Amino acid sequence: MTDWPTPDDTLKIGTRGSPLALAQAFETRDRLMLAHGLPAEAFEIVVIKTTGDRILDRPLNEIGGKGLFTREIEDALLDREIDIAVHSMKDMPVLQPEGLIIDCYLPRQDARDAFVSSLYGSIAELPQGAVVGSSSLRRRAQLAHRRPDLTLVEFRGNVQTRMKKLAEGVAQATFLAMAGLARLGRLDVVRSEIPPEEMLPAVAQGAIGVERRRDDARCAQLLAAISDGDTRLRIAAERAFLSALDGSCQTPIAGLAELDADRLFLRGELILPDGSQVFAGQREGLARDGAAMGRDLAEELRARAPADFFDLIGSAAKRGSPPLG
Ligand SMILES: NCc1[nH]cc(CCC(=O)O)c1CC(=O)O
Repeated sequence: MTDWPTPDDTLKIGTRGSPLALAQAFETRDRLMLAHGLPAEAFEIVVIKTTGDRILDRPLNEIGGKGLFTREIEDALLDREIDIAVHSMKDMPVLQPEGLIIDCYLPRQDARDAFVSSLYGSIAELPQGAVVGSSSLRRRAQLAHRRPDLTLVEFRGNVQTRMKKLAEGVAQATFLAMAGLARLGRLDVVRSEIPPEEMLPAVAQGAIGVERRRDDARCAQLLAAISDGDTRLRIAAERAFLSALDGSCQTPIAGLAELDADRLFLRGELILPDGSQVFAGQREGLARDGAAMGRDLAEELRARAPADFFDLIGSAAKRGSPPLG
């Protein structure tokens, strides 16, 4: 038992207000309650509206790029309005602001992408020329590489909106992260899980990180009890890979680390935005060397990719593809 938090002096959990963000915040609270024998009343969920939530009518990259969904939450942490913040690690910039740290990860969910369609069971079943909806630069590039015959259309919004668009025939299929669907209790929409060999997931997909002030010893101790070591090792390798290539989440980059006892297997991929080329590689080694493996793999792929790869990404993003996914 700890003497904090209490119903009179609560631990404030900051989060965005989307259904998925709220589910993640409640999962974090439930794990803290269970680990420390605390009542729900000792916690408060504080919903914070971010720039990304506020501006709905412009391409996300036009209004600020990195940190669009996190800046206000991190400011609230630094201003002591909240004690911890819960994030989808996939959407987090690779560097945290001075004074903040993410060193607590909940057990990772399924990292794969889901194939969602009422007509077809998998990518392979899509007929020539079928229309597929996705706004994720990575998924669009990977699909264009595998199936140049398909037509891609922009697709945004929550699960419900996307299912409605599918029902209206705007597209015949779309993709969503298995993890988000699992956490929302919407695995019913999944037609098939896409094997990583077919569509390597985004770095950190399916992982939830908990951020706190670096000097906050009380929160450090509370969070240590719920932190998942395997997830932490996998995310360290994947984010080191991403960070050595590009700090933003606006790039067609994919990466997945998997553990087998103390061995770590890392796969990484750069995809040209039009799908014309993929640069893929892997590393294997001791799990504790994951970050070095990530950097090493990044250097290999950087050397193999065309010199203007990162310029190509920049122009693809400016044409209006939003960064998430
Ligand atoms: N791109 C937005 C986003 N950020 C995190 C998830 C899903 C959950 C996760 O990866 O942890 C999603 C939705 C999706 O890609 O389907």
